[in-house]
Amino acid sequence: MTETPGIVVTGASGRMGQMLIKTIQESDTAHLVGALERPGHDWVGRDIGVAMGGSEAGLLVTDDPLEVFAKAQAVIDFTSPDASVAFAGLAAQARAVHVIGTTGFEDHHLAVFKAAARHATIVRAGNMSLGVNLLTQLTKKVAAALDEDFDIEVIEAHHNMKVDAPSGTALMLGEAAAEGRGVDLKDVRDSGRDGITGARKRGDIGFTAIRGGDIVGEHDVLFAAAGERIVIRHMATDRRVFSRGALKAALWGQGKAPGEYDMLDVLGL
Ligand SMILES: NC(=O)C1=CN([C@@H]2O[C@H](COP(=O)(O)OP(=O)(O)OC[C@H]3O[C@@H](n4cnc5c(N)ncnc54)[C@H](O)[C@@H]3O)[C@@H](O)[C@H]2O)C=CC1
Ligand SMILES: O=C(O)C1=N[C@H](C(=O)O)C[C@H](O)C1
Repeated sequence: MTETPGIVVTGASGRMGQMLIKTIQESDTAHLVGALERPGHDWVGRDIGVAMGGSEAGLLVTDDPLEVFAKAQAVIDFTSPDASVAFAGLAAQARAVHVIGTTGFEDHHLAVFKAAARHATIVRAGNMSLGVNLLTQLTKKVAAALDEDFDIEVIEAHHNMKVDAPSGTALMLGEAAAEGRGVDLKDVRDSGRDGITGARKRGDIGFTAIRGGDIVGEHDVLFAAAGERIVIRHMATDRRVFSRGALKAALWGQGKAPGEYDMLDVLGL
């Protein structure tokens, strides 16, 4: 019998790390070969099943990426921008597909992924759910159909522990709207209004970030004109939509040529 691909989950104790581990353990298409946490984390050295509050899984959490990546066919990584950049080189060395869900990247981080993807298979997306990726396509279509009489605003809401804004998803939606309009988001992005901002500039794409409680992730794309408004909305109520998407990406990436892919490639959208 052929063995299923072995997966390492980085950031194992995190909100997404734990959801990913459950999703892999429940799956019959992949198996968990490693759970990684940052050095000094109190889960390092503990059994992952017990640390998650369940029964023994027979796998100890490690802080040594080299050792676990060597056993893996894929690394699923929802951590921090600097950690994901470090893992890109190590996953490439291990010839493991690197699925990156982390958000909050700056241009210098993205340049590292671009370079790594010359030799490695990377699947990266600010949102791994089917619903959001479909929403990006709808956003692009609606933006292409409407002119600048319609002001575009992306409004997102997340839990109070989220550290980056606008969310990775909001930026994906903003990029899709800009693409539909045939402009570069860098030229029209308007984030973080505060104080006497002046009237809204025609053609800008605005971003608003709400943070509170345990909101999993909600995104609206608003097209507002004189006399009418269109709102396209996605609401995630369960992190499984992200972990299932990430696992799908890890499996899809097996045997793919080196390159930087996204969830539109994985989902065929
Ligand atoms: N693309 C998507 O579909 C989604 C992306 N995210 C993104 O995933 C990231 C993580 O989100 P959460 O799980 O909510 O955060 P979290 O803070 O609960 O978890 C992050 C984990 O990464 C660990 N970590 C940090 N540096 C590390 C290192 N060098 N080595 C190993 N582990 C390390 C932390 O100790 C922590 O346990 C964020 O950037 C978030 O925006 C979250 C949900 C869905
Ligand atoms: O941090 C989160 O929680 C989420 N992050 C992603 C983002 O930045 O868009 C995806 C999802 O909305 C949850």
